[in-house]
Amino acid sequence: MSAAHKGRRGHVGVIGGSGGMPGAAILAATAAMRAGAGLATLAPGDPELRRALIELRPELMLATAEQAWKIPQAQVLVVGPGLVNADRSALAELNRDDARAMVWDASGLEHQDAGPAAGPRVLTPHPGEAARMLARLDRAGSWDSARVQSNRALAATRLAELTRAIVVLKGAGTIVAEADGARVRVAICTTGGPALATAGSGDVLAGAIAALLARGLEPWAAACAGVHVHGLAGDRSPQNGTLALDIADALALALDEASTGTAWPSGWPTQARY
Ligand SMILES: NC(=O)C1=CN([C@@H]2O[C@H](COP(=O)(O)OP(=O)(O)OC[C@H]3O[C@@H](n4cnc5c(N)ncnc54)[C@H](O)[C@@H]3O)[C@@H](O)[C@H]2O)[C@@H](O)CC1
Ligand SMILES: Nc1ncnc2c1ncn2[C@@H]1O[C@H](COP(=O)(O)OP(=O)(O)O)[C@@H](O)[C@H]1O
Repeated sequence: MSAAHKGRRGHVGVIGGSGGMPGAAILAATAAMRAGAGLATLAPGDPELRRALIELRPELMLATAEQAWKIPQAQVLVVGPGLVNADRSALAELNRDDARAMVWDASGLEHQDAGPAAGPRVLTPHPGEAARMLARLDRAGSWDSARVQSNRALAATRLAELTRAIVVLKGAGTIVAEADGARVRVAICTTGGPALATAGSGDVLAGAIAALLARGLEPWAAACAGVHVHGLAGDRSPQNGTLALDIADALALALDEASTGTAWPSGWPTQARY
């Protein structure tokens, strides 16, 4: 009989969900649990978040005010979904000093500087966010979202080079890039489609990748597998009218389907360490 219990399936913390966007953090944390994390804790946020959480997702936990910017009990953090009025210095310290694996998304990306950071980082920009990051960090080029979209692999690789993080450039044919010294790796996702084009879908992706990190996948594998399974969840959902929470809920079966081995693109991981 399997000896699995929640404490062995990884614990994801989510820093975000402030200023009128509690849903973004709830989506990321829900996705983390649907992708198999045993526990998920949210930053305490505001009363709005607390109310929404109790009504919608009683299985999620809230950090105390003292734990807010660190959530020390989590093994992996998602930083950014619905994060407004961020404490700049707390985020800089988190990135610089905290060796835990993290997924940085949405407004959290505005606080990412040139790397390396203290631990493994997966960044998940959409083309607009990637363009803003590149415009800020790449002295050698001038970037906007049109240039990112017409040079997607180059943009993702350049951002990976500058930040020393794994970069997931979202959009149709999501690109995963890593540029660590001489080693450059690029993968293009073959799953996903217009069903994913719904508010909060990116928050779900961030939570899914974090769960796979928390369950023991290496950062490159977690990023590729997370993108793949998120796309598969979209492919198995109605192509019209799907909500981000539906995609999060569909992750559980998508993960089962993918981990049978038949649906993984070759060269991608076939097993997570549970
Ligand atoms: N229910 C919620 O609480 C939700 C909260 N959200 C949060 O809202 C915040 C703002 O995120 P947004 O992404 O909406 O705002 P942004 O201002 O980052 O993105 C919007 C702009 O970015 C560009 N862009 C976005 N996707 C693009 C694409 N595929 N191709 C080219 N350009 C593109 C466009 O210029 C667009 O006007 C984030 O913190 C996010 O987590 C959203 O995820 C939506 C749902
Ligand atoms: N046409 C599409 N084909 C494939 N994936 C898509 C498509 N449209 C959107 N997506 C995916 O949906 C997600 C949208 O994320 P994002 O732009 O951050 O939105 P949000 O901020 O609302 O969460 C990304 O994972 C992106 O790759």
